[in-house]
Amino acid sequence: MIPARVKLVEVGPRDGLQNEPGAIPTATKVALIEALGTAGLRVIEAGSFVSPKWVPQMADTAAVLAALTPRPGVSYPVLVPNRTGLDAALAATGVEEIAVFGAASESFSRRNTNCSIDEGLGRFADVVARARDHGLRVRGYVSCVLGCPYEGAIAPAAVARVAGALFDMGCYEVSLGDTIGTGTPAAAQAMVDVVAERVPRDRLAAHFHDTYGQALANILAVMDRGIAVVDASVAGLGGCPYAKGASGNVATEDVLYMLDGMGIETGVDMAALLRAGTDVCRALGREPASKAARALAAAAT
Ligand SMILES: CC(C)(COP(=O)([O-])OP(=O)([O-])OC[C@H]1O[C@@H](n2cnc3c(N)ncnc32)[C@H](O)[C@@H]1OP(=O)([O-])[O-])[C@@H](O)C(=O)NCCC(=O)NCCSC(=O)C[C@@](C)(O)CC(=O)[O-]
Repeated sequence: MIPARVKLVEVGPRDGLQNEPGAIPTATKVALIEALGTAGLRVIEAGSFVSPKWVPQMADTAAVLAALTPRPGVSYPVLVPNRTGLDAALAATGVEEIAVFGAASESFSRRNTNCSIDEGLGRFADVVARARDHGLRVRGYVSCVLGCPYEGAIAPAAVARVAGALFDMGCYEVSLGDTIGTGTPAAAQAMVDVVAERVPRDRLAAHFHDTYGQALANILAVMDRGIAVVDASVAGLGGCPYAKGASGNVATEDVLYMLDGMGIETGVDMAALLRAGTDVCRALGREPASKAARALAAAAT
């Protein structure tokens, strides 16, 4: 049954910007995060404490957090791959939530984090336990749940194994990443049904990229399987540095347009979201990838 309310997790300031080639000023990132908070988003991924040699764009995450005026009731999670990242997150201003990120594909795990799936899970067990000891909430990601750029098809059982391990070690929610956007609705439903044998559906999130134009269809398909948390990136910003050709996450505006049209509550205001997207796109010198944003802008002129 389609849920009456969906939690939108905004990943634009992290997933959306991490792949940008030119250095984006810290102030631009802060303005984006604050504009997204104004739009009513209650979870806004603010950056990542990963190696700056691997992902230089996120090197100023501590500065972003220090400059941010946090809104009450808004969570600003940051990605953490290991103990070094956790120490940096704990030393930063105001971190209350982190996210660890594994993969269902061995090759992607090695390209993204320089370790095998199981080595990664071993690191995360330590990171999650320490983070929780410090009172942090921890979210988990699984990449390549519907296909891998290096291995092709991925078995749903492999996704369930990693998602289950993350859930068992204390992740309150596990986000299922169609990193390269190759999934289609029936495959997405079948994958969720298998994963749901290990992790309750109300602890799963959909994190779908729109590379093949399937993201909205896939989101609706998994909502029908009880998923009520959807990750999205304002203006459809993004890609993945370790998944060549991957386009951005599904655009938050496109998801919101669909959910608003279906009368599904999100607490997010379209006009304010459009402003956030327009402003960051202007700063980056590009058009929003969101079809809804473009159409609404055209209709307003
Ligand atoms: C995991 C590592 C660090 C392993 O990288 P490594 O090179 O194996 O790490 P290492 O432990 O051997 O350390 C090497 C150097 O990195 C430093 N280092 C080590 N860790 C850190 C840290 N946390 N922060 C800052 N510095 C760090 C460490 O101090 C050392 O510095 P040196 O002595 O050479 O000067 C690296 O592979 C990495 O940072 N990977 C992150 C890649 C990434 O951020 N990818 C994008 C996010 S995932 C994603 O987008 C998918 C998702 C979540 O959106 C879902 C989906 O769509 O599928």
